[in-house]
Amino acid sequence: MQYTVGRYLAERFAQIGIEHHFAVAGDYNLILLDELLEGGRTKQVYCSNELNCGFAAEGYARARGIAAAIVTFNVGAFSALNAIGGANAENLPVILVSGAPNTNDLGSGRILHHTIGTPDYSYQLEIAKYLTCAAESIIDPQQAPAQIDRVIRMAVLHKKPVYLEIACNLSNAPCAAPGPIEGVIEEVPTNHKALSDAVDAAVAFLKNKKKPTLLIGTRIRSVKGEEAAVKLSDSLGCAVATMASSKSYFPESNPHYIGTYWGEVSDPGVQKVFDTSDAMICLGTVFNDYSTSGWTSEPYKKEIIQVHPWHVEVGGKSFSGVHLRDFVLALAEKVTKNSKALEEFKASGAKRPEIKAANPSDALTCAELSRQIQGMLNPHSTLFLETGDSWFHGVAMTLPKGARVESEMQWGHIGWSVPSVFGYAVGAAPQRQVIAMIGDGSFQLTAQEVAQMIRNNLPVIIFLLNNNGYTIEVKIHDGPYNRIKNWDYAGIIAAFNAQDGEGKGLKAGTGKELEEAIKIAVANKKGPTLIECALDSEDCATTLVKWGKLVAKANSRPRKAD
Ligand SMILES: Cc1ncc(Cn2nnc(CCOP(=O)(O)OP(=O)(O)O)c2C)c(N)n1
Ligand SMILES: [Mg+2]
Repeated sequence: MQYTVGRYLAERFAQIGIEHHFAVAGDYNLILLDELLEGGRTKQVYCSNELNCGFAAEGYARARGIAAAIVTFNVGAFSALNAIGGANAENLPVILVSGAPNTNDLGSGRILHHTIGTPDYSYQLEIAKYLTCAAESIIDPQQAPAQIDRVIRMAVLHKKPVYLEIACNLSNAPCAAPGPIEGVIEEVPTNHKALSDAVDAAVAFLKNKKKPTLLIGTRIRSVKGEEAAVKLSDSLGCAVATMASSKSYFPESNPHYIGTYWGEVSDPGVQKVFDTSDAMICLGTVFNDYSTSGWTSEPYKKEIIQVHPWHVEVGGKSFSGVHLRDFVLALAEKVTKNSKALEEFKASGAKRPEIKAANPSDALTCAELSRQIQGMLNPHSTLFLETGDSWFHGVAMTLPKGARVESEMQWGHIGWSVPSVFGYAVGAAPQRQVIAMIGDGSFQLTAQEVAQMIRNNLPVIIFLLNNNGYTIEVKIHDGPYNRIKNWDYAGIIAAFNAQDGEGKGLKAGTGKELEEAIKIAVANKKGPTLIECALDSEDCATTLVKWGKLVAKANSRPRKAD
């Protein structure tokens, strides 16, 4: 078979597990879309706009490990690049492919549509370089295979997004056939000298320490470090906590798990154990203003062991070329048990507050909503938490073994969850039960992708928290800008269904109505069910109120005098 640039790309997509790629058509990418389709190796899934296309790919990458989005030049790509920034922030390898001007126009001085009206079309590639770990412009079909392989390799190795733009007259241009994918995706092995020195340094650091603890961060997921973390906790016997953003990255049913470490809004008893630990081992952690609750807990200022995806810092030394998983497993072989921190936590009797069932006919509250959602979680559930009060309710839930939580706390783009849930469900449903908690403000940014869930018969369950505005912002700093136009959120589903959709839009104003709605939602296997939950605008998590004050204080620090 004669390969073309587009078919080469299709083959590589299939070889790295991209069974579905996401797309929005544009005249710069139509031939490319044809080539990807004719290759027959990867299915094309369409989105309502390019921002949602980028986030759908990000969601697919959460389910399948890698993803691709195909957009048109400038007007498509610049929307998608916001989602690519999010994929970068969340360590998700998404391949963004943009159609681009015909090679005959390069250097011609001609002005093209979908540009800012200058004859220099290179600015998109330059901007993409800032948001990705590799970016290539294909203007010669002979170079295309090497360029495509290079960006794929970078995405796989670094677990970060990459960018390709393909001149619109080259997508069906002949090029070489693809060689074995192994040569593209083979991992770089850990350096054994660096590994053994790093482990020795860690063992020396832990010697005579009184209360070692283990903190799990988001970056262990992209380097498949979760099982190794469980092994290390078994060997150490110490207390283990996740961060708000890494909830579910360590099994909450594990006997060493004590809850969420989130500065002053940590789970009961957790902050004391971790802030008094003299030997925190931090696996893949990211300490930012949100995850430290406005810099109210700064563990990195103490002597700790920081284990990043590809390097370790311990005892004042930095060891590069050490894979997180290899280091954690090697350390697990050498540590001695020290369960002091865990015993101290157990002795405190601290635990997450139990949510009591409300009177079924009472007005629905966030607490009752959380209680009922927690009650439906099972080992196959994936719960998406959108930026907002949803974070705080979701993080406070206790998960059954196997249940997963997806959030976007580093990038924090409201509206991310609707398209990301769509992409995740394309990659994981019906094996995974996909549930989302989404605030009304966030939903208004990207609601269209519910129509794509209907189009693809995806059984997603959306809890729409209608509290009449931007509550998380209200708790940080209030003003008229936090009020929004109310929608008939449940009613929208009928509009998205048009004649043949299987989506369902339900309203719940009491605990009883919510119970009934959940039964209907769980039974609806042919499409999404949105349950619009009527909540009082003052009803929110107490942790959000506290966290909001701390973040507001951090935001309003006065400028340091010269
Ligand atoms: C793209 C983007 N634009 C603005 C913001 C700032 N922001 N963060 N959270 C919000 C409000 C979220 O409101 P909701 O989704 O209704 O959430 P809750 O009311 O807190 O449940 C805003 C406006 C943001 N995080 N992302
Ligand atoms: Mg809201």
